[in-house]
This record gives sequence, C-alpha cells and structure tokens, in this order.
Amino acid sequence: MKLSVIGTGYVGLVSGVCFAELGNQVICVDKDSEKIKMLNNLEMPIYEPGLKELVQNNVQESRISFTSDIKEAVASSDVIFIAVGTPPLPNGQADLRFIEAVAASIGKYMNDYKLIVNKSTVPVGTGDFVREIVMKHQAEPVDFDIVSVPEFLREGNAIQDSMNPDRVIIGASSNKAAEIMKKLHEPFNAPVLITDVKSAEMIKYASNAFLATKISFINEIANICEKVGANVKEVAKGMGYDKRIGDKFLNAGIGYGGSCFPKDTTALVEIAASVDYDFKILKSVVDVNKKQRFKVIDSLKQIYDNLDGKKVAVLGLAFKPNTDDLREAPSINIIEELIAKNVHVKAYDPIAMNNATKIIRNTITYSSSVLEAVEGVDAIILVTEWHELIEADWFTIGNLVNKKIIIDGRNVIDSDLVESLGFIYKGIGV
Ligand SMILES: NC(=O)C1=CN([C@@H]2O[C@H](COP(=O)(O)OP(=O)(O)OC[C@H]3O[C@@H](n4cnc5c(N)ncnc54)[C@H](O)[C@@H]3O)[C@@H](O)[C@H]2O)C=CC1
Ligand SMILES: O=C(O)[C@H]1O[C@H](OP(=O)(O)OP(=O)(O)OC[C@H]2O[C@@H](n3ccc(=O)[nH]c3=O)[C@H](O)[C@@H]2O)[C@H](O)[C@@H](O)[C@@H]1O
Repeated sequence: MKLSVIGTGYVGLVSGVCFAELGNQVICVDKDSEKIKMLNNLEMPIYEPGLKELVQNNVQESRISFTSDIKEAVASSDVIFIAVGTPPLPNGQADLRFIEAVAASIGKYMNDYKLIVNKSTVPVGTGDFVREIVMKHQAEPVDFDIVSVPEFLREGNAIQDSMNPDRVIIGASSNKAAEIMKKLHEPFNAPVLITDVKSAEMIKYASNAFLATKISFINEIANICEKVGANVKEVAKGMGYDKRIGDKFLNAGIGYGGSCFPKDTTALVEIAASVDYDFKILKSVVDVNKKQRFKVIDSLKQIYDNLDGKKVAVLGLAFKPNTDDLREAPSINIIEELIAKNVHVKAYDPIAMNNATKIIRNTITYSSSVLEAVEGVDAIILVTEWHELIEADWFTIGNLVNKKIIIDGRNVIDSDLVESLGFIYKGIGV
C-alpha cells in the first residue's frame, strides 16, 4: 500500500518506518526542512534505540523517502497519516493548529479517494473537525474517509512497541475505511478493536490518563509509606501480584514527565470541562504529579537546613531513560528550584546533554561524565534511571564527592550497596 505520513516526530517517523519495514511504500513529510535534510543524510533528529538502523535499511530497500513536498506526497498515496504535534495551549486544551494546517493541505492537494488517518492525540470530535477542514479546501468534491488510529508507543521503546502493539484501535465511520485499516495492521498480529471515531479518540486519552493515575496513586502511597514506616517498593510488589491491578506503572518516584502524560491529562480535564463535567480524580492526579518532583528537594532539606551555596549533582535530565527528550522533564523544575535556593548545580545525562543545553537556560555546570559531575558535591540527586547511572561506580564516586549523600528520585539505586560504602541514602517512600 502507498502511504504518506505527515509529521516526522516520534510518532510519524517510527510508525512510518515500521510500516515500511512491513513492505509498504512510505513517504514521510515534514515542514521542517532541517529534519528532512537530516533524514535524507540518514541522521536521526531524535535519539531512539534501533531507529537509525531501521531507517537505513528501509532507505536502502527504497521503501521509505523523506520530503517537505506535501503536495506530491498527498497526490501519490492511498492512505495519509496525520502525525503532527498537538501541544497544550496555555489553558490546557490541545492546540489543533498543526492538525488544521495539514487537513487544509490534504484537502487542497487530494486528487482521488484518500483514507485520512489521524494518529495524533486529539480531543474527541477532531475527526469531524478534520472532515470539515478537508472539505472546505477541496477545489471540487473528492471522496475520502477519516479514521482515528491512536498511537500507544513509548519513547525509548518505540520500535518494539510499534512492531508489537498490545492492541490496534480503529475508529472508523465506514466499513470500507475500517477494512483498509484492518488489512494494513494485520501483520502486527495484535488484537484489533474497530469502533467509532469518537470512542477511538477517547480511548487514547483515557489510556494515558489511567496510566498517569496509577503513577500519582503509587506516589501518594509512597508519601504515606514514608510517614508510617512502610516501604512502597514492597507495597507495589505485593499489589502487583493481583492480576486485576497488574505490576506495571507502579514505580514510585518523582512522577511523570514527557511530551504526553502532562499535556494529555490536562487536555482531558478540559475536554470534560467543555461538557460541564468536573473530572475530579484526574485534576488530583495532575496536582499530585506537579508537587511530587520536589520531593527530592524536601529530602535534601531534611539533611541540610540551609542549601545556600551547596553543590549538587543532578544525574539524568531526560524525562525517562533511553530518550533525549526533555519535554516536561522533572529535571527542569528540580534544577530551577535548586537554583532558586542558591545551589550550584552540576548536571549530567548520558544522551540528552545537547537538548538540555537548549532547554535548561539557568547557569549550571554541564559535566561530560558521571565522575566529573559528582566531583566535590555535597549531594547527588538521581532524576532519571539510566542504566549507566544505576550501575555507576559508587565506590569511586564515594571518593570524589564532598559529602556522601544520595537522593534517589526513582528508587533504583542499590541502597544496601551504597550504604555499605558510607553514603546516606534517601529514596521516595522506601
Ligand atoms: N511522542 C510520543 O511518544 C507519542 C506522541 N503521541 C502523539 O502523537 C502526536 C505527535 O507527537 P510527536 O511525534 O511527539 O510530535 P513532534 O512535535 O515531535 O513532531 C511533530 C512533527 O510534525 C511536524 N509538522 C507540524 N506541522 C506540520 C505540517 N503542517 N506539515 C508537515 N509537518 C508538520 C513538525 O515539524 C514536527 O517535526 C501528538 O499528538 C502526540 O500527543 C502519541 C503517542 C506517543
Ligand atoms: O501518548 C504518548 O505519548 C505515550 O505516553 C506514554 O509513553 P512515554 O511518555 O513515552 O513514556 P512512559 O514510559 O509511559 O513514561 C512516562 C512518564 O511516567 C514516568 N513513570 C512511568 C512508570 C512508572 O511506574 N512510574 C513513573 O514515574 C516515567 O518516568 C516518565 O516520566 C505512554 O506509556 C504511551 O503508551 C503513550 O503512547
């Protein structure tokens, strides 16, 4: 099948190359000509394990190409995926500006029947909105269908998630469209739910909101564990054996960040508000998460009454391991708060340093290794659970720091080991 994917962010690029790997002809389009130039030079605009090799392979096999020419891409494909960003507006609602622009281009350039697939995370009702925009921009009526096929990949595990999805959700308003989508997704061997467009749009938000709820829930349990002397890791383990609860997304720590949970939870609160529904649970989830990241600073304050002039190493800047993405990363607020308390911050991340220097504008010292970052510091805060950081040489680190203090924002460091080396160790709820 001939496909085009508009938007080469995580979702567009990863899903585009996965469809190519399955034998489809894919044109990836982006208005950002720098990204297209990079991709044509086989350089990846994002860090994602396995992505470069997969792109290289499919370029070599001539199954995937990259262009800024949306007109040509629309005209020459049967199925058009929309995978542009839907960032938050200041009021928390999803900004549909990029969706609208793409829908207008599709309407303008479509020459025969097209199946338009929305993969971006969009408010319920956006399928109808896209239909209107496409029709408004058609020079003459041309038949088309709109389907909603939300994306569920995780950054850092994106290829694996895309090639082995837990489910494929197809929100379609015609049998013809549903059948084309079903056939296209058959090679993934995943359960397929064919539903209406609005339900598909809601499934995406509800899924992200539910996962975020699990995280804020376990974080509140962790906060209570700290006060009553229980250990949240044991509690999560014990809860997780119950198949109705499941053991995933119960890792307590400094809460969720990233380009999706923060924006999708607030967007769903706004979707509810737009129909006069007060989504109380989700508002609390958001609120708990905003505060949770500062727990590491509270722990530090329990050790030092006054942080003024202290040196602190912040290890891990990306919002999660195996990505260079810093969108809504807890590290940003933690560093801001430390700076406000006149702390000298030394920061290190195995992969995200380049992005960090563009996003974290405060005066901090960027270090080129863990050992450089910890030299002479009064405490270490672990923010992102990169393998390299968990498995760091804590013996050597102990000899480099000024004070042996570790605040573990992700509960991943071997506390017995570091305590045996003389460190004071503080996790969250442990
Ligand atoms: N990042 C992730 O892991 C996931 C994201 N999503 C959703 O997928 C959507 C896309 O997310 P990302 O890939 O992270 O976005 P992104 O913001 O990283 O990339 C979007 C791309 O679209 C391009 N673009 C914008 N307007 C365009 C236009 N008119 N024509 C051509 N290209 C255009 C931008 O230049 C950019 O490269 C969002 O709605 C997001 O919520 C869903 C699942 C996972
Ligand atoms: O819509 C999206 O963009 C995506 O959002 C999340 O994926 P992602 O944000 O890439 O990463 P996650 O692994 O879900 O982690 C999100 C945040 O939650 C935090 N987290 C995760 C799990 C956990 O137990 N505890 C916890 O604090 C992580 O540290 C991270 O900051 C969802 O997991 C994907 O299914 C979805 O497609």
